[in-house]
Amino acid sequence: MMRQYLSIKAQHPNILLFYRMGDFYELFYDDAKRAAHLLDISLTARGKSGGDPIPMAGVPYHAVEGYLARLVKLGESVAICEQVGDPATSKGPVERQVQRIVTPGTVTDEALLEERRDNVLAAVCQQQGRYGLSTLDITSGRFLVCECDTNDELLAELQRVNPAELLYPEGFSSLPLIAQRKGLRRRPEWEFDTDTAVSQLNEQFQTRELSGFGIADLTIGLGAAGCVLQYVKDTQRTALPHIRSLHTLQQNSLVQLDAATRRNLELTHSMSGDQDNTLFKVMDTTSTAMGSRLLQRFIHAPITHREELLARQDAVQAFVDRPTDEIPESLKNIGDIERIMARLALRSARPRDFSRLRNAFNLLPLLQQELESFSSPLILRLKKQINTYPAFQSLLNSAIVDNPPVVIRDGGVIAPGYNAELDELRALSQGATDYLNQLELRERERTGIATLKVGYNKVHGFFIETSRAASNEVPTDYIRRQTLKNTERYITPELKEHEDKVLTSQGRALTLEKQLFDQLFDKLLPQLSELINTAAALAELDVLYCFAERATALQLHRPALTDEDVVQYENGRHLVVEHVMSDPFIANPLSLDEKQRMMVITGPNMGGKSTYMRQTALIVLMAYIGSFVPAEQAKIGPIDRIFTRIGASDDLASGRSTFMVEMTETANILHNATARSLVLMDEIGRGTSTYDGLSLAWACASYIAQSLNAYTLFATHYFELTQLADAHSQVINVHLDAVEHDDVIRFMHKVETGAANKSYGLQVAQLAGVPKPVIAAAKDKLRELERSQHQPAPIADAPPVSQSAQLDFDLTQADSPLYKAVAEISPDELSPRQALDLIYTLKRLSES
Ligand SMILES: Nc1ncnc2c1ncn2[C@@H]1O[C@H](COP(=O)(O)OP(=O)(O)OP(=O)(O)O)[C@@H](O)[C@H]1O
Repeated sequence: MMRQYLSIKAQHPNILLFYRMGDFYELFYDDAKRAAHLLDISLTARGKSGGDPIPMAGVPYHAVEGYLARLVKLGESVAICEQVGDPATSKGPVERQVQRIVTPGTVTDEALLEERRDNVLAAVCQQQGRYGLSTLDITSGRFLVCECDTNDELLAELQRVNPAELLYPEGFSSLPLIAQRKGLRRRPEWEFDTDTAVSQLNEQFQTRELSGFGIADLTIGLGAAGCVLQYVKDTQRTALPHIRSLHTLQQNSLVQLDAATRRNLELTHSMSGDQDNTLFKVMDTTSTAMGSRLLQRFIHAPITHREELLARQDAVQAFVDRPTDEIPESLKNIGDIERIMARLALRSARPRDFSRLRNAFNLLPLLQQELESFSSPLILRLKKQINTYPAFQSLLNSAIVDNPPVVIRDGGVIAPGYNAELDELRALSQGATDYLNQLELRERERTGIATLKVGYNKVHGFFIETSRAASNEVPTDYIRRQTLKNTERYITPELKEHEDKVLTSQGRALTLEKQLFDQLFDKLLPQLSELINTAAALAELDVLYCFAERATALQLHRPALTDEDVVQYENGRHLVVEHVMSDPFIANPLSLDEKQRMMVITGPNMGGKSTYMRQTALIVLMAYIGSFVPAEQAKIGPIDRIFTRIGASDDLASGRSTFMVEMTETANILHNATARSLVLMDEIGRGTSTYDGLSLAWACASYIAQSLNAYTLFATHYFELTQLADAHSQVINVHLDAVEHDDVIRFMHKVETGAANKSYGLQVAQLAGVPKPVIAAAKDKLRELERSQHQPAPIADAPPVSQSAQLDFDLTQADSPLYKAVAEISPDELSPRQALDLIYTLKRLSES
């Protein structure tokens, strides 16, 4: 047996092998150790090899799906090896074969997939500093390819797609770019060969050339696409008819978002990695999981195509004007047919997939009726694409029982009345008493034996029974089967034939049922393309209806998309902040146009600067996905990219400090922003010393204002930057205010014109619970600094630093007695008495 195991394992060296033994899947050697660690199952041993026990771990076969789901989530792949031979007839170990390979990027089993998340397989390769990237969602057949010119572009794409599994060639020299991703798989170089890829792809799409897809020039990308296709074929081991085409995302048809921006704006994932408190979460009231997945793709791919955006807006408006419960209700009942289509294509659909499909087919005519009354061209186009399928509807209604079991294995799936032969076999296997009653009557008549009975027992099967006395009168075709005390039992050729039929009918019924089930695939598959289009249209309808529902519920307004150079709105809100707050959100306006390109935003910590900036980016993004926006009278001109430099986080994994991350993101903006980009810069320069930071912030802001002319929101604590407005006419100052009363600070969250005059850093620190002695000491220090009129050396081109500028503690002051005393405080270790003493000491020091 171990020999068999090892030879199968040799064909799947890099993935876990689940080897079926009775009611368990067993793993051996390193696989066993790995699985024991990952799944927290016990590691045992079986037999010995070279004197050492062979490590073994196992999972029960009936619970395998749960374990697979956990492994796939961890990025592991598993080959499932089943017993295919008959244990009764095999000599030696039963024949076994790997029957499926489950990998994170190619799973289609419902149990292993997250319902509301795309599951994407990707491959990346590289040539002369450029990258080819291809992605496939096997559960929808969406197959895309693109090429990236820079590392940042590649990172942005990977961040957008977030593949569950990423294939890369053996010699890939930019490993650090992808090293943090889960589900990495190294593949041989030749799998990325462009020529092989082209012929493979042509074979898959049954085309002679790829030019029709508009991708023929993407030679590096095609290499990646070829690898993806090869991998899916290897793992699925079946035809892939739902993968019908390969497209490229025209990068210039999208508003570009780099990886940092996607993260910073918390579009579909928050900084903590989950989906709570994200734009997606607040916006998602879709009725189907496929709609929810499409919404996420929409959010990550804002489009620039004006007509398409206007069409979406018209559709949303139509639903806003005439809301109806029927559309979301129908969609909810139709459910996630996109993934059913993929399982249909892979012939892995389960009985319940068919019953859900039947349900969907039954609901489509109703939905058509609902949509008929709308005049929006997009809704009508979707209506047409959704279509109805009367033939399939009646096929599945007659073929599948109302509540089919999960699997076809034990039958009970095909409905009575669908197939006469199946009905007969089932009747037979269930005893078919009618036939036996008739036979009994017939035989009584034929033999004249009134006491003749037809019976059945498990040991001897069917029999005709007469009394011993009547046994002389039985016809010659009666063959004696059993003699009892007072009775004789016989069998006749006819009854024997019936018996054979009954005994085999159960097995035959099951075989026939499986055949009929298989034929359903054959009947549906020729129209797979249309069915996939139907699913896509339903998902889009779902998203548009969700936009309309959200527009009403969250008071969103239709933005005007214009050719003018503007980003303007009144009463703008940040949906997510508003969503989590219990206090009312203060709406704010914004106006950037060809004359006013940059806002320098000052104001206290916690004043709302970041919120204001992010809300602007989100409003623009929402407008570019066709949604209504949380602002009134929004007017938004052409935007090519959104950049953000927000928040500071160490990227420890890639060995970059906070400041390094900050500067890398800044460099990216300075290189790539154009006059049509929206740039958000939050507190740049904060990660280094005051003078370096201020100089950098000043220089960056000047460069953006002067050379790039991008729409820019620049939040800062360096009040010096407010003087930029004097030097550049397109820069204006705005600020957020706070009022202080008896040392208590209240934030107004209202954007006002002009610069702020105070930072309120100490008050915010107090609010945050910094111990009182420290705050008191800080206040003293502030007064001292202000008194000493401390002036840093002037920065070239920059205005002098004002007294109220945010400053580092000067190191020359670090040895002052007051500073030392504060530095030595361990607040948690102080008793109340010691704390009071300390305050007196600090007070004394401050006066000395
Ligand atoms: N317009 C608003 N209306 C109501 N509350 C708001 C508004 N803007 C911000 N807030 C509240 O203030 C909090 C802080 O906002 P934000 O992070 O934008 O401040 P900030 O000025 O960027 O602060 P810091 O300078 O410390 O980064 C938010 O979490 C939110 O609770």
